[in-house]
Amino acid sequence: MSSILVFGASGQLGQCLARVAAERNLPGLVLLSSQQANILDPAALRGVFEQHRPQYCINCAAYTAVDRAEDEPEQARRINRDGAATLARLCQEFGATLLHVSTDFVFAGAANEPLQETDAAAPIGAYGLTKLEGEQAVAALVERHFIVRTGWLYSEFAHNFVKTMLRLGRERGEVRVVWDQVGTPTYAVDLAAALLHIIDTGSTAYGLYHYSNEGVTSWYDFAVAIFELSGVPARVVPIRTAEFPTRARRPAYSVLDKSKAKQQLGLSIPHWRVSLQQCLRRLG
Ligand SMILES: NC(=O)C1=CN([C@@H]2O[C@H](COP(=O)(O)OP(=O)(O)OC[C@H]3O[C@@H](n4cnc5c(N)ncnc54)[C@H](OP(=O)(O)O)[C@@H]3O)[C@@H](O)[C@H]2O)C=CC1
Ligand SMILES: Cc1cn([C@H]2C[C@H](O)[C@@H](COP(=O)(O)OP(=O)(O)O[C@H]3O[C@@H](C)C(=O)[C@@H](O)[C@H]3O)O2)c(=O)[nH]c1=O
Repeated sequence: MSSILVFGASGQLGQCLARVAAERNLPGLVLLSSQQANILDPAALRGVFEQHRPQYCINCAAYTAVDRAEDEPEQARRINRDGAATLARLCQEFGATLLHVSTDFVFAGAANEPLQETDAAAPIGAYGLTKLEGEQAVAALVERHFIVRTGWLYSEFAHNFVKTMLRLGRERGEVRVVWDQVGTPTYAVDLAAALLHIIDTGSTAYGLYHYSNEGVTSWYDFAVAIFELSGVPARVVPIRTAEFPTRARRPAYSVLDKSKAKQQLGLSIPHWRVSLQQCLRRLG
């Protein structure tokens, strides 16, 4: 496999990429934490490109604190837009292909059928807005790019909804979870495998793609499945979003249509319950 740089490698998706690559004995993956490669430092990044001369870069670096982004949108913008732009410029200059990860939160949530890549984005929060700006920068600055929008990422690594539910369920025996936000969870290990598949197949079908697991659910039903499949005896109380006030608004509906990724990239995508079961087994 070619030389691949992973930025933001100590985050959730970065750790999943490392795991999948190790399991498959894939050589050539260079994992760079924010300390090793700060995407806000163009001079240092240039040094990284000169040292490694990558064929591919995967951008997992992001500002992902959805609520906090409302209070510090400029910091979110620096990382999600300006950092992505710096990476994109360097990829263009060094002839590398950029795989950039984005989010279902670029959508407003008013749709009632699965969202396609051609549907209009209209973010309702600072995180989603700065991620959309990042997508636009990548698309404008590097010809060879794959922008992969995903949603509701979880895994055995870092912070995520599955781990939060298991902790709260064990501590309290009861959780209250919104049932009026609908989407599809994505096992970050599946997304990591999909990104490596794009590289492995040498695809040149550049552009924007949607990727989540298959199926549709609400956060409430997801929580119910987490406890059912893990055997943790916790009760889940369905509540409305209005009963769970948060700093940022979230889209009420953000189901992604994956037809394009399946057709053009040849991806086969597991159902969210199957992948959840796999993650819970690994969590033990
Ligand atoms: N988590 C989710 O539910 C979803 C995530 N996404 C997208 O998927 C991608 C991966 O998300 P995920 O792995 O969950 O996020 P994490 O928050 O787990 O990881 C993000 C990583 O980015 C790093 N980072 C932050 N700032 C910089 C910087 N200036 N330079 C280099 N690295 C930096 C962080 O490093 P450090 O910790 O050292 O600051 C962290 O390791 C992101 O683009 C995100 O927007 C999309 C949909 C859902
Ligand atoms: C912890 C908790 C959350 N919730 C709700 C709040 C929210 O609407 C939903 C999910 O909450 P979280 O804070 O775990 O996740 P959140 O930060 O909203 O997750 C988002 O992260 C960003 C990075 C993305 O890109 C999105 O795709 C999405 O995954 O569940 C409850 O109803 N009860 C609870 O006890």
